[in-house]
Amino acid sequence: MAVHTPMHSTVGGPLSYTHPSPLPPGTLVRVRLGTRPLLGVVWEAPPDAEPVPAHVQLRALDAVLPLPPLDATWLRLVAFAARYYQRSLGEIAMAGLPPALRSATPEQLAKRLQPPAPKKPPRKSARAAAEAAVEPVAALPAPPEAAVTLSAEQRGVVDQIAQHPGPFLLYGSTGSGKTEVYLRVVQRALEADPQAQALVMVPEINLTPQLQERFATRFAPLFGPQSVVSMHSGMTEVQRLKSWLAAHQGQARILLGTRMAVFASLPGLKVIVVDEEHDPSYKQEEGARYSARDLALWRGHASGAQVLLGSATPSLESWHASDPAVGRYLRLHMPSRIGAGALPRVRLVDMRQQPKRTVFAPPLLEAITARVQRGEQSLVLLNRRGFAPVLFCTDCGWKSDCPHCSAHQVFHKGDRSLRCHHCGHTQRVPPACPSCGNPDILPLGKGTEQLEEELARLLRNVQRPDGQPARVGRIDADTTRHKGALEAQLAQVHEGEIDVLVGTQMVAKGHDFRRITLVAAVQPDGALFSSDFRAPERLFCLLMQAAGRAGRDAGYVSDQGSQPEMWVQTAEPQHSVFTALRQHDYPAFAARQLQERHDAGMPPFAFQTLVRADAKTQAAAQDFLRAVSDAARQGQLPHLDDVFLYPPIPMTVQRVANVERAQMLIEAADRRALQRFLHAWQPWLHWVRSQPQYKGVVRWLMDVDPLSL
Ligand SMILES: Nc1ncnc2c1ncn2[C@@H]1O[C@H](COP(=O)(O)OP(=O)(O)OP(=O)(O)O)[C@@H](O)[C@H]1O
Ligand SMILES: [Zn+2]
Repeated sequence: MAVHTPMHSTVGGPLSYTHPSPLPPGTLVRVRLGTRPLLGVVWEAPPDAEPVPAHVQLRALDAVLPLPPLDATWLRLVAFAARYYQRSLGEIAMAGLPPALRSATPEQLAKRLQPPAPKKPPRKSARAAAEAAVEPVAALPAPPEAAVTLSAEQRGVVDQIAQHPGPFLLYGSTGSGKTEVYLRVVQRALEADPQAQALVMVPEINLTPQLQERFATRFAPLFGPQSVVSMHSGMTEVQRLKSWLAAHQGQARILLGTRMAVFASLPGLKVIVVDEEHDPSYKQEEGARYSARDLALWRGHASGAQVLLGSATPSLESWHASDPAVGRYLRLHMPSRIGAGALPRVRLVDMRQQPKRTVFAPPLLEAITARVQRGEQSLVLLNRRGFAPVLFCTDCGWKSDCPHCSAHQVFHKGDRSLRCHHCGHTQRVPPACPSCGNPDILPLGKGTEQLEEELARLLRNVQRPDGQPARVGRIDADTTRHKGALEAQLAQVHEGEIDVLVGTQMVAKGHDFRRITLVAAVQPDGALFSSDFRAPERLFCLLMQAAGRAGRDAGYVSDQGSQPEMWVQTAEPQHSVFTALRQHDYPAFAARQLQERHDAGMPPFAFQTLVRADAKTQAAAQDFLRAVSDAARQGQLPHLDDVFLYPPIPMTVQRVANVERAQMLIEAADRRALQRFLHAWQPWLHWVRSQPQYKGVVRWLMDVDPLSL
């Protein structure tokens, strides 16, 4: 018989192989393409597949992996994602499987496999069944769920989720206890069915070791120490394979992971949680550019699993979909903080009233000082790492431009380097201006490294209640490069060893800090002038999330006699982003943004796709885009009248690593029309690219539902 397997990303459709006995779709196999041994997945033959002509000699499969086949929903998910994001089946299938599986032989796999979970456990309660399978239960503390009494809002939400199929958007304030809701919803699903599995997605798992721990502490006593596994890019290939196998075979009941986990094999999937659903990290920005949140919704629908999205600052897409007048998701609301804690009071500092080059306005510095003296912690947010974004020469105006990109090299003082954050090009700081020899080259602008240094200087005479000098720390991509560094630094903050933490967006979201009572955004204005229509949404969300790190422990705040505060230094204090922030009024902000988008015909009221072209010259990249645009018109593609093709333009950062980049936006009011158009257009892009003037000169990619323009 013929086996159709789409294992190779550049080959269009499935390939055919023979095997002595029929194999069900989803079976994992090893095959050979030319001389290359590869992993393959048995696929259903497409309905329009031509029978293999008699004279064609098919090759035999090399081996069948000793694993249960991937289930039908997984195969459909992969097929849907490939179609929707305009990628090949093989590429998505391989992206959805753990890399270690690609090279694993049946023998190696057999060694890894643990005995599968009992298929039909005796009719005991689910908990008893799960406990029976695990020995050390007695040694573990009693299930801690009894220790937490749900707030009235949490209870209300949990009850609604029990009575409705979903999908849900849980709109809950920062510190309203959304995690506890996730835990209850997951627990109920797993107790109701001993085969049930839950997928819990977080934007960046290494940013939330706390969440992992909470799930493990709660569920290990109930479902066994192996019941919670995780999946994210910080794991080794072997660890990922282990998690994948545990989920695939049903031993793992809860999979906690980043966007890649949306493709995990979970035959018993009954509930999907997408925490911080607004977070841009759910969008894969390389290769197959999928949105894990959107795929989670599709997967939930396809597999009959309940989907719960959660956020204090939902994406405008989800907010709109949960508008009762639209009604695609059920919106659930938890407005109050746990323990009746207050959201921080927002204080705007008008920087136009401050001397030029002020980094910390005096009242902000006083507020931070007072908190250090009372033993409270402060968080200073600046979304730019390094010491200064650029060095410049006071004489000739030379700037530290990257030789390979249309961007400045950032000055890092720690190792006295200039580093391009786009291509990674790194060099030593020159002793004098490379252009005119002037030894006076100065940093321009501020990064987190400089803020840390400056704060340490400003607070050098300030003491904590224990008489120790104030301690300033920093967390950003530079301080957390090494494995375990982030966890160690967060632990320092939680243990109170740091009084003032300087950080990027990395520390602004998700963390349950207990003793931070002040958060300050020192230079947020840059985002107000971006050309990307999503920039205000992103800024508002970042600031709301950052504000949400202050005053999370109502008991601590009142014991201290303190008041949580969020400070914002801005030259645009009247901007609607800040006025809405001041009221903590997400709905008002969202309503205004949605109205604007509606009037301008932008997402979520329209659907977009970007086509990007990379070439040696900007002209070649744009030429290619014009040619494919013309091809769409000449080819009279379906729905040509329903889609709008914008002219090609250079990308904001036009050149990266000596490659010129151009993009072209395609927009349509109707998602299906856009999809049909793209599908018909795809072969034309390949065809134009194969023409002599573009072959080897231009690379292109398509980004469906792009998140940044
Ligand atoms: N019912 C409860 N009783 C007591 N404490 C609770 C309860 N529910 C949650 N908490 C605690 O409240 C704090 C905030 O909860 P959680 O971290 O889940 O907030 P969140 O809604 O996810 O906030 P954010 O959006 O800021 O991440 C946590 O320390 C949590 O342990
Ligand atoms: Zn560069």
